[in-house]
Amino acid sequence: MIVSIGVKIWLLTAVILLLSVSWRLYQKRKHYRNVTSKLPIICRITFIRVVYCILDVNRLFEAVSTGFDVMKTSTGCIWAAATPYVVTVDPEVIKHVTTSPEFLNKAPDLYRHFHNDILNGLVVSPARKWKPDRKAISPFLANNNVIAFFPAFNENANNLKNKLARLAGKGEQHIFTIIKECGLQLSLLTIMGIKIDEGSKKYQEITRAFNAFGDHMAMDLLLGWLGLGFLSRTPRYKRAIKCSRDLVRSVIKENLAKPVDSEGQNNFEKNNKTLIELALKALRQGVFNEKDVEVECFTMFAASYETSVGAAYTCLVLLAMHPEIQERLFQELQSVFPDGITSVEYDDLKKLPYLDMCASEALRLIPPVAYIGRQTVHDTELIQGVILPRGTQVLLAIYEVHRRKEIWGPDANRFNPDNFLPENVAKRHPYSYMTFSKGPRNCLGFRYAEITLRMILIHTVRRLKFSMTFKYEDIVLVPKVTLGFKTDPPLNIEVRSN
Ligand code: HEM
Repeated sequence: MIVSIGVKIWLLTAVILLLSVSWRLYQKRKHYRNVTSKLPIICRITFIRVVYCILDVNRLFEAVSTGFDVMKTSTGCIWAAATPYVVTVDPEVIKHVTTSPEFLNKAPDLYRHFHNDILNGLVVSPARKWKPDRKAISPFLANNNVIAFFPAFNENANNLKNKLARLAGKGEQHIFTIIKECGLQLSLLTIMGIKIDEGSKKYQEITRAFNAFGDHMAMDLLLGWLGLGFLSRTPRYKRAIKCSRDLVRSVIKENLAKPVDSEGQNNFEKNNKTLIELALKALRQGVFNEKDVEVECFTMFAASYETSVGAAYTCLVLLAMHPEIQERLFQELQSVFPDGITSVEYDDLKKLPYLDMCASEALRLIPPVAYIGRQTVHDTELIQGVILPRGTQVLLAIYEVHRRKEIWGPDANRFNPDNFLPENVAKRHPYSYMTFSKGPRNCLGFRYAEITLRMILIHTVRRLKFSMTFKYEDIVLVPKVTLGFKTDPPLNIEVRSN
């Protein structure tokens, strides 16, 4: 009798659960009916397939790309488990989404890895908070401030070149770790204003911590789709958080203890401003609280570090795979720097159009941020006749846009810097190249990123020659925190005689 009551309770609970899930599903479908009935469904991903896609995200990219072709559309819907996402590769729709105030919020599902109490700064701030925060931080990445960082950029790129030169003649070598180490040093310097001795124990701890942090973000993002994000909070991750937090907090404390100068500010008359100085200024003005300062420092690391080091590695790999293009770039660098390089000045960058073309082309084919996600602030029209209800998540499929044949021609998948010849750029819709996004919520650090990337390419390609046996056709990309290679191909390095 007792058992049968127990069974009845279980059955009743199961039925109630089933009914409540079905009801919620029904409500969700009803809520989005206007969208899902008007836009073609380009891909359906059941819950089981979500698990499968997490293991092989390339297939998901393929499915989305094929979906656009099969449905002959450039804007459609993806059903992932019980949620519809609007997805587009139409530059005109992308322009609308990135420039309209109705889409200023970020799509929560795409940025799960930022939604914790460490990284929920500018990248994911809701529109209301985002505006004053971006204003407070933007002087850090303004043109004059970035230019003032030139000596640091030069030193960093030169240091990387020297480290790579030491691998010359040793056969194919894995260089990504070296690029990451140099990238971390630069971030620590410009964001936090600190330099840590490379050989020190502290340096090793911090490098380990930031790598663990990156791994955690990647795992959190993937597992989060299954509601299992908590599994990524491993002891290694907790140690990493403690180490990075201790560092950031000690720098904040140190800066706060410094005397405030006559204008009630701290060190702002220096040539350049680190992020932490600006964040502390915002703290004094009441725009930030202490927690905001910490969060914005971590957010800036997260936004800048993986993207920049990934971009530098991608460019070097693609140049190594295309020796004729690398040679042409070398010729350009040699003509501007005939006697080698001691230091690169801002004006030098303007003399290197082929360098710009190579960098843009590499970031077209392998954009570090493959998808951007926005969420509607109110009910709003996306395209004529399609009203998106408040809260709809819209995905801008940057990786797909960058490879559409109708935009880039039949050779869209080929590495061809000529795609960025001025006459070819002029023929395309300006929103068909979206590596740094566009509109008011674009990449705040795009100048910093573009300059640091060019610095690395100038210093390294002028002095070193890269090659590899790994073929371009064999590249498999996987979205980790940013889009990257499934296995990082090693490069062969030679030192050039002139
Ligand atoms: C090649 C390197 C980089 C790429 C490809 C890149 C790309 C992007 C993209 C696509 C966005 C928009 C994301 C979205 O709308 O969801 C973004 C946002 C952002 N990026 Fe970058 N980024 C790079 C480097 C950097 C660097 C070096 C910094 C800082 C030093 C930085 C700081 C930011 C910030 C703060 C945001 C958020 C802006 C906001 O929401 O107002 N990024 N980045």
